[in-house]
This record gives sequence, structure tokens and C-alpha cells, in this order.
Amino acid sequence: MTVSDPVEDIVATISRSATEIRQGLVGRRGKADEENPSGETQAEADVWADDLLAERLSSIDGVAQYASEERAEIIDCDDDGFSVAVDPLDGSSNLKSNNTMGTVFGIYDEPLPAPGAALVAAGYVLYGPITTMVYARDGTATKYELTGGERTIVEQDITLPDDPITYGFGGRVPDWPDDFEAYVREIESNPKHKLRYGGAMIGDVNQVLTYGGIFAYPALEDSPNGKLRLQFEGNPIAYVIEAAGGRSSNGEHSILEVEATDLHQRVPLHVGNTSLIDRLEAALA
Ligand SMILES: O=P(O)(O)OC[C@H]1O[C@](O)(COP(=O)(O)O)[C@@H](O)[C@@H]1O
Ligand SMILES: [Mg+2]
Ligand SMILES: [Mg+2]
Repeated sequence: MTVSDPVEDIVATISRSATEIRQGLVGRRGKADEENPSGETQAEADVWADDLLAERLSSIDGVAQYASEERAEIIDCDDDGFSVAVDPLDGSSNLKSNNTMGTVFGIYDEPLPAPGAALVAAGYVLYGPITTMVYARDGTATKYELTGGERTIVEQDITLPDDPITYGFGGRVPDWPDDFEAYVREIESNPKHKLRYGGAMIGDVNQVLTYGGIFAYPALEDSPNGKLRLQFEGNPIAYVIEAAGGRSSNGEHSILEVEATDLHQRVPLHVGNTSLIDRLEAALA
């Protein structure tokens, strides 16, 4: 008898759906005339990908809740089980220019909103020239290629390279607090460091995972919690980067220790090599 593993069922469902999501973007590059709970205009593809994932993930045995960046309310499913939090399309403003996007997921063993410490697994799909998935569970991260529903391992026990190379920071430069800007100038002044910013967190974070470095969407002068959402973006990415031997920070401590108070709350996000995040926290202290 095979023992069912809802976490594996969730990840397999997202893997299979990724190819369809990628193909379904064609013809859905317009706006949807609606705002999401964060007050952003939704793309047609945001709404469509959310509906597709909501239907599939909420019907899995052992999924108690489905929630996403694109819907105000949690969908309650089974009485007991895991909570799945999804950013169906990360970087959907890149649809218009046909640049990188992703799908982010976190699987929590507590009802949402939940702290990162309640994650049992998390990962993301990257719609690049090919479709890849990075998925972390039990402290190890694995990279896969996804083709036509198949998930093939390309790298196990991924770790951030020791010598950091790439950096990318979101938000308008004039909106950065002075201490953060001073830190950025320090990073830029190292001749080994290269700027890589594509406007989709997943693309930028995947550069950091591949080459080492730092990605941040920091606190801004008028938005002290930055832009990215804790449940759907911050926690899952922090979980993956920490499993790969890096660090995450809200500016003070690990993102995984941030108190979860609201489903759609935002968090300043900084992830990357331990040395760079340690230095960032010192610069912001
Ligand atoms: O356009 P900006 O302000 O640089 O913001 C870019 C950031 O916003 C996001 O697009 C937000 O994610 P969504 O596209 O899922 O809303 C991140 O992927 C990215 O890092
Ligand atoms: Mg996003
Ligand atoms: Mg999104």
C-alpha cells in the first residue's frame, strides 16, 4: 500500500500545471479590469492562472486551505491538512514585454496567515527559455526541468555559490531609505558584482541562486513594508534560499520569523549569500 503524501501531490500538480500555464499565457496578455487585494491591476493571466490552480489544488486530499495573492479570501477545503499559498504569476507586468515570470508556492502546516516557521515545503516555477522548478523540503533544495508534465531533476542539494556575483534591488531609487541606498553603493563598488534586474522576483532570485549574490525589494520611504507579500512571496522565497545555505531578512532577522498578522501583508525582502545579508542588517541597524 502506498502512503499518500499531500505535499508531493501538491508539487506534482503544480509541476503538471506549469506547462499549461505557460501555454495559456498566449492570448491572455491584457488587463483584467479588476484589482487584486494589494490594489494592483490584475492581468487576465493572473486571474486565469489563479482559477486554474485554485481548482486543482483545492481538490487534493489533505489540502485544507488555498489562498493566493489574486483573491481576497481563503478557500477552505478539507477539515485538516496543509494550507497552500500561491503567487500564481509572479512578475505578470512582464507579460506585455514578454520577459521572465514565475509561479511561487508555499505549503504550510498551519491555517493562514501563518509564519514561515510553519512551512513544510516551498518552491517556484520559472518560465524562462525553458520551464524549471526549484523546490525545497526538509532543508534541501532541488532544481528540475519541466516538460509536458514531466519533472526531471537537474541538480540536487543546490547551494548558493560562495563568491557572490549578481545583485538586483526593486523599488524606485529615490524612494530608497538613505541607509539602504548607502548599502547598495557599497555592493556596486565591488568590481566582482554585476547588476541583474528583470522586474520579476523569481527571475532575479533565480540569478542569485545560480551565481550567488543578493536580491531585495526593500522598505521604501512611503511603504515601510516594501511591496512583496509575506505569505505568497516572502516566506516561500526565504525558505528556498535558506535551504540552499543562504539567508533571508526583513532588515532585522529572518523573514521566516516575521509574525503573520494578515493574509495580504507585505514584508521588506532581502535574500542572498549570508555574508551580504549579515552586512545588510548591520547597515540598516
Ligand atoms: O515593478 P517593480 O516595482 O520593480 O516591482 C517588481 C516586483 O514586483 C513583482 O512583480 C510583484 O509580483 P507580482 O507580479 O506577483 O505582483 C515582483 O515579481 C518584482 O520583484
Ligand atoms: Mg509576485
Ligand atoms: Mg503575482
